[in-house]
Amino acid sequence: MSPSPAASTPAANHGEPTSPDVAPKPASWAYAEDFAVEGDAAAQARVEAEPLGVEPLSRGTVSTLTFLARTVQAKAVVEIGTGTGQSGLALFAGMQPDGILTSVDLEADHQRQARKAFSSTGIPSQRFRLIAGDALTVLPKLSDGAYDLVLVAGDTLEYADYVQQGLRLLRHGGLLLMTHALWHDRVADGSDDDDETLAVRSALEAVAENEDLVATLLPVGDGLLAAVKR
Ligand SMILES: C[S@@+](CC[C@H](N)C(=O)[O-])C[C@H]1O[C@@H](n2cnc3c(N)ncnc32)[C@H](O)[C@@H]1O
Repeated sequence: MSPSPAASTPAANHGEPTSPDVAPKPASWAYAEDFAVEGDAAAQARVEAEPLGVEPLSRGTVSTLTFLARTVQAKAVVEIGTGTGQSGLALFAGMQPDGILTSVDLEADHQRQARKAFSSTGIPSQRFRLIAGDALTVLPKLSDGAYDLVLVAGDTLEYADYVQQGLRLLRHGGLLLMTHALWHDRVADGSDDDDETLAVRSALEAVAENEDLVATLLPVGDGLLAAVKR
C-alpha cells in the first residue's frame, strides 16, 4: 500500500515512510477512542474547557493518560498547562493515592476551574499545587530528577523547551508525555510550515533523536507522545 501523498517521514527516521498493513478505519478508531469509560468529572471538565478556549482532550487520550500514570505508579507529577483540569483528573485517576500534581498555567481562570473540578471529585487540596505563571519561568525552579511523570501541554510554540525541562525534572524510568503531538493532522503534512506545526515537529524530533529516551508516538486523539527516560 502506498503512503498518502501528504504524509512526511519524521526527520529522525531517514528513509521511506512505512505504512500500516491495514489502514485504520474510522469506525475502529472511534471504537478505540470510546473504549474506556469516562467518569462524570472528566466529562464535565471537557464541557467546561471549550468556553474558556481550551481545546478538550479526546476520551482515548484521557484514558491513556490514566493508564500511563498508573503504569509508572506516578507519585510526583508536573503538568505544563493546567487548563480546566481535564488532563489533571485523568492523571489523578492513575496516580498513587498520595501522589501530588504540580500544575502550571498562565491563566488563573483556567486554574480556578481546575481547582473546582479536583475538589468536586474529592481530591484533597494538599494533593495539588496549582502555580499561576509562565511555564518557562516556573519550571526552572522545580527540582532535578524529582518527578515520575511530566505532561507537556501549554504553548505549542514552546514545546521543545518544555521537553528539555521535562528531561531535567524526570527521574530515571520517568515518563514524558506530550498532548496534541500530531497537531490537528498538520505535523504529518510535509507541506505545512505553520509556526506551531514546525514547533511541534521539532519537539518530536528532539525526543526521537535523544538517546536518553525510549519514545513512541501514539495516534490517539490529537496525538500523544510518550517517552521513558532511561
Ligand atoms: C491545550 S490547554 C491544556 C489543558 C490541559 N492540559 C488539558 O489537556 O486538559 C493549554 C493550556 O496551557 C496554558 N498555557 C499557554 N501558554 C502557557 C505558558 N507559557 N505557560 C503556562 N501555561 C500556558 C493555557 O492557558 C491553557 O490552559
